[in-house]
Amino acid sequence: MTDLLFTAYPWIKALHIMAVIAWMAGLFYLPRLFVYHAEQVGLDGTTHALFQTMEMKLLRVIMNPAMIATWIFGILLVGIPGVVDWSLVWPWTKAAGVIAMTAFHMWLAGRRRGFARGENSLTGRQYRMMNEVPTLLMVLIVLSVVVKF
Ligand code: HEM
Repeated sequence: MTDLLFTAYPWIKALHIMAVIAWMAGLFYLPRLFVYHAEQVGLDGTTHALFQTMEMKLLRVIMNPAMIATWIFGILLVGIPGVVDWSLVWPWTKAAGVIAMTAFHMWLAGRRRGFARGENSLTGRQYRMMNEVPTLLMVLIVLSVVVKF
């Protein structure tokens, strides 16, 4: 089993990075849709229905599967002997970053359900600010896993 994982290591890492790219694309784009939904579209009418569909499809078709795939391939990488040395700092900063990224994903899913019910309490400016969260977490995660401090 361990031999198989060693052979599969570059393939698993490639799949992990592909899943990360798809997940991040959604994490950057969904808050932008919320900015326009909050500022320009409002909570009724045909454009509201269109935005709701776009938000739902982005989350269900791209972001949820990409997040699950990122976790599965990431945990497989953790399971390969020698890949993670828990006595170093980077695995802990990376773990904190990915847990925060997952919490951000869940928060976005909650906002989407709110819009779908015709409810929204945040302004476009607040969504713009929240849009910076995945960028900051991405910097932390990528520095952790590449620089390996
Ligand atoms: C969701 C849970 C995640 C887990 C369990 C996880 C775990 C891992 C592990 C163990 C590695 C292998 C490190 C190595 O080969 O030295 C890795 C590689 C990588 N991860 Fe993650 N990861 C996760 C999410 C993410 C996220 C959200 C990002 C980006 C925002 C990311 C970006 C990367 C990159 C770029 C690499 C390749 C680094 C390199 O080979 O130099 N990962 N991940």
